[in-house]
Amino acid sequence: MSNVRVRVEGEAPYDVVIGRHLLGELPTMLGEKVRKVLIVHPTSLLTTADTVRDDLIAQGYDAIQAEVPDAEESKTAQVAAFCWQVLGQADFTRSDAVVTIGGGATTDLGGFVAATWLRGIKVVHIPTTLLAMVDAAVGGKTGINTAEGKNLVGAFYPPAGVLCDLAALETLPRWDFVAGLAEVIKCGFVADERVLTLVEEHAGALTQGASATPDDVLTELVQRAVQWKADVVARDLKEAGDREFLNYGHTLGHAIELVERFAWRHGAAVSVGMVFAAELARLAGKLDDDVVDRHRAVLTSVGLPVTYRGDRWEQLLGAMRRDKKSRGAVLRFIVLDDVGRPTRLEGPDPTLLAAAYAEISSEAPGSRAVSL
Ligand SMILES: NC(=O)c1ccc[n+]([C@@H]2O[C@H](COP(=O)([O-])OP(=O)(O)OC[C@H]3O[C@@H](n4cnc5c(N)ncnc54)[C@H](O)[C@@H]3O)[C@@H](O)[C@H]2O)c1
Ligand SMILES: O=C(O)C(=O)C[C@@H](O)[C@H](O)[C@H](O)COP(=O)(O)O
Ligand SMILES: [Zn+2]
Repeated sequence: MSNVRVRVEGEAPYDVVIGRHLLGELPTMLGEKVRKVLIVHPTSLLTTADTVRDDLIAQGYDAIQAEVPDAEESKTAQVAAFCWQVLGQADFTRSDAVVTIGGGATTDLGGFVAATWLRGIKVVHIPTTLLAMVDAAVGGKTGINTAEGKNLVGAFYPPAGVLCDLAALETLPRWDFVAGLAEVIKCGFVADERVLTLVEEHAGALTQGASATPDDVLTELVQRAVQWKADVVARDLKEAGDREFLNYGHTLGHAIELVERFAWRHGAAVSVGMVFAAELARLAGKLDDDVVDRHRAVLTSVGLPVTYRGDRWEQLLGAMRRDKKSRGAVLRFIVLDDVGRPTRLEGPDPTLLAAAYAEISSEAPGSRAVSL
């Protein structure tokens, strides 16, 4: 299949390229002035990072690497400070750049480092998980966690380009691929029903990972999710309006991640969060039973969790109060009136919230979601 290019409009438009053998695009995205490049990557992407570094050096760049911890362990102030130290010691100036190679944790961290070094140097993302391709690397949200919650420190900082090489997904553990499907399915429920239909038709293959999934199906899913996100962030980069809809399932999802001390993958937590939001909408008289059932059916069909332990409500509620959509003491949720019709639910009655939690509570704490 030929490569696909999605343009993200805005103050500084950029391309998201989806396909294979994309390394040749990197110098164009970096631009003519860049001389030094810091490649930020976790250990699991060392071989890829070495290849990219050698390629950049062969083309005359001064390329160095910063190896960071795996997954959420990298999204800390300490790891950001380590990257700033590397940039400082290598005399990076405003005409130099960061390249991230990894999943959403790496693109969030590396994007934040680029946003803050000298108040902003260029960054190009090379996402290597499904989740990072369809969501994290696109749109310019960057950030790190604090002890109090997810992504509480960060910046809106769009990249100069994004290279989604689908070949990277062939080494991705199956459960990480499945976790990424949660954000794909989010796109289906909030904006693009064709995505839901595609997942429903190919659930068996998708559950087995990228190699088992037909190339045209994988490409269409990534392209549709990226296109939706590109359209939204082009009109609302800083989340003053419609961008909040990209946060569907995240109010409870982020709270679960915190309560689980980041042992759950983001996608798994968002999966449960979407079922919670669907139940909330149903209990508020907004959403029909069949759409709620469809949430459980499609998420379960690819192996994503739809329940969470029933004995953590107070902790979850505390974490949800720090959600960025909250305004003062008022909790705000993204819910659906129907597939493709997102809306907001502001300050729902506490009994409604508790009832929605009861609907997603599992009897046995933990359950298979933990293995994600
Ligand atoms: N900025 C945004 O808009 C946005 C959107 C969605 C999610 N996020 C963030 O993204 C993060 C989750 O991202 P994720 O699901 O990609 O997780 P992740 O970055 O933690 O990566 C998951 C695992 O896959 C490994 N890995 C990555 N690519 C690989 C490959 N090709 N082969 C083998 N192993 C590979 C990683 O080392 C890690 O162990 C969360 O922190 C979430 O908050 C941000
Ligand atoms: O891009 C956005 O906007 C999103 O909300 C996408 C989410 O999938 C993503 O997890 C994002 O990082 C959540 O942001 P936050 O503002 O809730 O921390
Ligand atoms: Zn997310």
